[in-house]
Amino acid sequence: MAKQRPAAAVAAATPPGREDAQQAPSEGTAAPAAASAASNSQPASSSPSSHRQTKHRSPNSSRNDKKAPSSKPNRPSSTANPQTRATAAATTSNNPNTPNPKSSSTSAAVLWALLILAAALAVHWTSTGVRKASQPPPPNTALREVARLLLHPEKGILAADESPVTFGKRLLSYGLPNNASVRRQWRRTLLTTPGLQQYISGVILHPETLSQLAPELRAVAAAAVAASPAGPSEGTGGPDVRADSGGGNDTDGNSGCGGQQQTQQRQFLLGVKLDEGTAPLQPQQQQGRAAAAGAAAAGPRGRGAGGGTGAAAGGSSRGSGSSSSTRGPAGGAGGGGSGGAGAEETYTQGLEGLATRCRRIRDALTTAPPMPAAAASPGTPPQPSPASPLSAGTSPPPGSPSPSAAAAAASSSSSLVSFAKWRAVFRVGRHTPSSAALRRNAHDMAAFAAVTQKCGLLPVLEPEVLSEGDHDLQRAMGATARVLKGLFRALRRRGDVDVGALLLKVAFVTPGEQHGGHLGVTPEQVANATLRVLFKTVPRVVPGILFLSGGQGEAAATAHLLALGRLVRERELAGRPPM
Ligand SMILES: O=P(O)(O)OC[C@H]1O[C@](O)(COP(=O)(O)O)[C@@H](O)[C@@H]1O
Repeated sequence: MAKQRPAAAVAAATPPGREDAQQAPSEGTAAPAAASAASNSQPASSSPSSHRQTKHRSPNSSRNDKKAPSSKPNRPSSTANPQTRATAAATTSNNPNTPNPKSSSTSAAVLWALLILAAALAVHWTSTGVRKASQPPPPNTALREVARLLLHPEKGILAADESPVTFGKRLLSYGLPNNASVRRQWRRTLLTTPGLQQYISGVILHPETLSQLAPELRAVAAAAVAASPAGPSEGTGGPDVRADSGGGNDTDGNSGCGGQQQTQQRQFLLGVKLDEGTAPLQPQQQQGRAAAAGAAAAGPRGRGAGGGTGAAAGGSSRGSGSSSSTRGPAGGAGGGGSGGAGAEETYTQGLEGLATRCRRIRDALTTAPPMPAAAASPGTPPQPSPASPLSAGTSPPPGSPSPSAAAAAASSSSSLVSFAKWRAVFRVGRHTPSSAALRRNAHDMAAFAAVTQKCGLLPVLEPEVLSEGDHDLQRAMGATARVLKGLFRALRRRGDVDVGALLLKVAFVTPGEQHGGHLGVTPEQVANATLRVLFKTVPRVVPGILFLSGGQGEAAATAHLLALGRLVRERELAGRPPM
């Protein structure tokens, strides 16, 4: 089964030795726009960032800071008023014991300016969340539990969320038409594979699957739970997922009593891709550049899965658009380079209306049939399941329960959808990833994480650095590091995301395809480069990291995973930190 699908090569790895620390590691690589702004402006030392400012302050400015107050040691508070200060200077100018009025008024002006600057910065930091960053939100135990179940050490995650365009290419190679019915049958075959839950801890679904295969998905989830000798638990997404266990609050994913282990082995979680594909970051600029370069037809990239258009072939082997991945049917790389319109940078669509979509997805598939709007009041018996509420629309149908009522209904009927995925795409080029692309995608991924956590789904963040391009391994490492630093900085700045309740899904760090790709280096080199970057950039509180295949065949992806595992284990055995 897995052999049929390169996407099944996604696997989970939990970096060992990670302790719970909300702090990100060093801030070195990515261009810290706000940090450098702060260091330039040198706020008062009572600010929350005084340490960082001290580090960045120039010797001159530091001298000035000290000078201003000392030249006026007994300055009365009234000198804060410029009017009063001017008067005082004028009336004392004839007294030889008084300080030079010119220099005192200059010092006062400098002090006054610094005070205003400090106040302005304090307001700015509060509003941009820098202050909040020092107060991470409380741990979201329910979602951390979902993460732990997904990170089963002997299982992987099946990515069955390819967009219809990507899917079409696979179907084409088998001479099958690309329509909803065929896609449904294909995915039905995957999802009803006997014993799937022994090897797969979760499946990422395309939204269309939720409505196409609702009965099958319910059956799979029910079978997974019912098959557990420990008996059924209350759904897969809630905090009571291990209610039948006596395992306490261990969080290592490997321990616990027998019954609990059995339950975990049988658990099977469902997630849904919630982004809507990519679009050019700066359409005008990008198109202009492409046209100037004589780029011919635009590839199929750039239109969202929601839009579902643009089926033209060609382009890169691994597109940036949800509708544009052109990975070969057997998992091999497709053709094409990375020039022309294909080299444009993108952002990911789908933030608009996300909260509503998130609730709909969450409530679309529950252990109990969802209550129609009219039955949302307490005491009304559950009604037969209505047609799936999933659609590309962004507002709830008229008469839908309020978000809080829906949340209450969802928690009582236990949503079978536990997590949601968002993919952002980054290109490595001479000038990319640009800081605009880094900032925009990091900001949007962080916003996605906040919305999904609030909605009760575990966010899976997939910042994919594409392998197309002519970059070497070193540049791939640098680009990945910048992407991840930017992402975690954006998450910290929001202040409302529990970074311990999300999963990261990244590509292996390899040279670009035009530089030999992963074939030009050994699996050990790939593992070493990947691990180095991850341990430098990912906060220890992140519970685990998944790896996408990024167009690599199953053999290569598996070799890289094995090499990663070996490397981590070797270092552990040697008593060294993983990196
Ligand atoms: O068709 P899309 O939306 O571009 O996505 C293609 C695939 O890329 C992924 O995001 C990563 O997949 P791989 O692990 O196969 O690289 C999948 O989840 C998705 O099916």
